[in-house]
Amino acid sequence: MSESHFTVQYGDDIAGAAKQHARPEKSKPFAYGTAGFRMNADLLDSVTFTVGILAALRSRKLQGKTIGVMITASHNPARDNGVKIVDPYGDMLEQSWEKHATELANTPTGEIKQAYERLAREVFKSENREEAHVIIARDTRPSGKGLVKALTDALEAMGAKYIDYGVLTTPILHYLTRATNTQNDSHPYGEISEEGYYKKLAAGWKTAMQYKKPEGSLTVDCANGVGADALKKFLKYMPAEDDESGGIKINVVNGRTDDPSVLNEKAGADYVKTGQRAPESFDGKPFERWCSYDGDADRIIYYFTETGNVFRMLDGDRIATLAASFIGNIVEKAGLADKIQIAVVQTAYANGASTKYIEERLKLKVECTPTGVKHLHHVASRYDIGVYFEANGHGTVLFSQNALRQIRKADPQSPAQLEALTTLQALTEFINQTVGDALSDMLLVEVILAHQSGDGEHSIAKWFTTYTDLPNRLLRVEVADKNSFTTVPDTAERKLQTPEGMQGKLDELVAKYTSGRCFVRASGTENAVRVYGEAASKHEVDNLLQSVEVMIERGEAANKVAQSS
Ligand SMILES: CC(=O)N[C@H]1[C@@H](OP(=O)(O)O)O[C@H](CO)[C@@H](O)[C@@H]1O
Ligand SMILES: [Mg+2]
Repeated sequence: MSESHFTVQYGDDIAGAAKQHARPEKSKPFAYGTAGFRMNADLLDSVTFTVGILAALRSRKLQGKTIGVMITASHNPARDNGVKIVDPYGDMLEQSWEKHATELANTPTGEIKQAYERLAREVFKSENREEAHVIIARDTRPSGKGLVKALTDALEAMGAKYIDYGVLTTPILHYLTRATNTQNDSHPYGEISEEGYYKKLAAGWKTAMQYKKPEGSLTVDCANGVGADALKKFLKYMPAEDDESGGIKINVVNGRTDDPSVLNEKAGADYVKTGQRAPESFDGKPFERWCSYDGDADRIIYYFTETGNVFRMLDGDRIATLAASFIGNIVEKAGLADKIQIAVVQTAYANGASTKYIEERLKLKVECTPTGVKHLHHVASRYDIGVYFEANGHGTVLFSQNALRQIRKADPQSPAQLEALTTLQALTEFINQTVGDALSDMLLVEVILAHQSGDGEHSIAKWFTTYTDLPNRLLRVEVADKNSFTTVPDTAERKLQTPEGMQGKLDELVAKYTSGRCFVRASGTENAVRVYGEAASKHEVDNLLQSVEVMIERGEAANKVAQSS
């Protein structure tokens, strides 16, 4: 740590303000995890206060750029909440700062001022008098309002300027953060308002859907969360339902944002994906398109039923393959295939059949990263076009400066080339460049399906048949200490380092199954380990996962005996 002794500006009132948001004495250590801090809302007051301190510090460190703070616990039950920091261009807080967030959150209340000053000296290196700017939003949880108070008390004590945008989806807050910080650039991201976001998405949609009309209707399950408000407002900017050019009928279900207790209850993207079933209120007819958002509208899962009530789900892997195949196609049609390199980024949870399809059929590069969108986003941004999705439906498509330049300067030589370029340009407009976004991803899927429809087959059924998923299962196993499960670096969490010897046993079990694949890792958001497995048949997956669960439980039992003797 730096020993410099310059005066730390601001923060004189922190000690007093912190007392209003005291850290509970016996709380377990807090950690800034995969998606910020997330836990039972009753424990979050002091943590959110410290996030306010850090957000102001980060803004000053970045010459007064605007930092976003989102208060949400996404797909968790209504009693939970969470808080995360958004960096100036709308991406997640830079990883090297996560430890600062953790350290401040765990500082006893009486020592906050000293901890802040120590940290300020470490990160500033010299005196800093920048103005700090922070913008805030929250989802529909009842605890959100009180947590915003904790946050703004810290911002006021830090002398930071802030705007509280109230209840918004997570992706809209990311949009606003980027729009604010690019307003003076040659290509500003968009108008700095919630309406600006809707207008940008609707304009891109209209361009991409010239002369196209989607087949049938789409029903959106909004998990009784903030996505419902956003979708209803957004629809006012869309063409009329019966418009031959881009008109679409969208039904909103589970849109009760007035009763926050039903948030994510038997509905939403996580309920559908983890249970591989429709939301409880589902009443779709065969081949009708449905999709589910999660509680803060940054994830999306599609589904439909076939005749005979067979449930078919199209998750993040499917959205990634659909997007990569469509975009690959129009890049080629636009005559840009040799100038724009496309890659798909997945995690180890991606179904093996999707990876094989991308590599062998689409002939595109696939990268595998550790769990958590921040890792995928980072890798995707290295490519001209980076398509990234977690299997749970969280992801987007990133366009690099080079890709945007190539698209802008291309000179179409035929009507087909012009159409491809126009569609591509429109995609760059409405696909959220900051983070996964259910609303924007929904438009992407709908544009693609509309472009691919018209041969008499249901476009969603055709999408489902592009490849067959390997039967798979995800298990959650409670263990005494999830931290005893570590993975080998640079294996994207696919190989265990500890407990010692466990990976060898796992390999032996997997080898017994056709197309078997299985890995174990500690969850970053819950106190448990996750086991993911695939094999040629459902029966084999069940057997494989059961034997892995037994292996973990035996390991736990042996550990217990060793510790008590
Ligand atoms: C298997 C799985 O779905 N894991 C989820 C879950 O992370 P874990 O670290 O596995 O708890 O929550 C993350 C944050 O929402 C999400 O990014 C991730 O995909
Ligand atoms: Mg979410």
